[in-house]
Amino acid sequence: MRIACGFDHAGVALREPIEAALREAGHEVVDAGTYDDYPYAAVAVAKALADGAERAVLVCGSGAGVAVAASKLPGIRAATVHDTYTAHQGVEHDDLNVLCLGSRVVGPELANEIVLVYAAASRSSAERHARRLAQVALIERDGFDALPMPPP
Ligand SMILES: O=C(CO)[C@H](O)[C@H](O)[C@H](O)COP(=O)(O)O
Repeated sequence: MRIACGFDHAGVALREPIEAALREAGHEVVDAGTYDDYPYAAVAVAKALADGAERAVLVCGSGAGVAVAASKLPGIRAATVHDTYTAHQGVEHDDLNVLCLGSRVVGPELANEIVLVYAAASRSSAERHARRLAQVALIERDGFDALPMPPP
């Protein structure tokens, strides 16, 4: 799988271990660069996805800044993930195309496990997940009023 990786000045601490782990597992790594300010890293991996990368990993200090920035970009489904359960379920259920990590939260061993589990996961074919993803896409396209709300 082709995976883009981007980092800010804090996240760069995980650059070598994550990229090496992905390459050792047989993935093609597209290094989208390292930037002082995390929004640039988010835009760089979004461009790499638009250019054919299948998934992406973004790393900042907490994993929050990159997730916030990436989530503003069209077609991006990003989440901060610091455990292996979310790493695979996020793909299976939510078709997560950007995994966000915090280098000040997890060390290289756990980060590597997380990205490898993420890269190996496959999207579920269950109808309910497809339905919810279509709802997410509608919200992205049309905003607040896109979904006719069910009664509370
Ligand atoms: O972790 C982050 C916020 O959630 C950011 O992406 C940055 O990595 C962090 O803010 C950097 O902090 P610094 O004090 O400028 O090193």
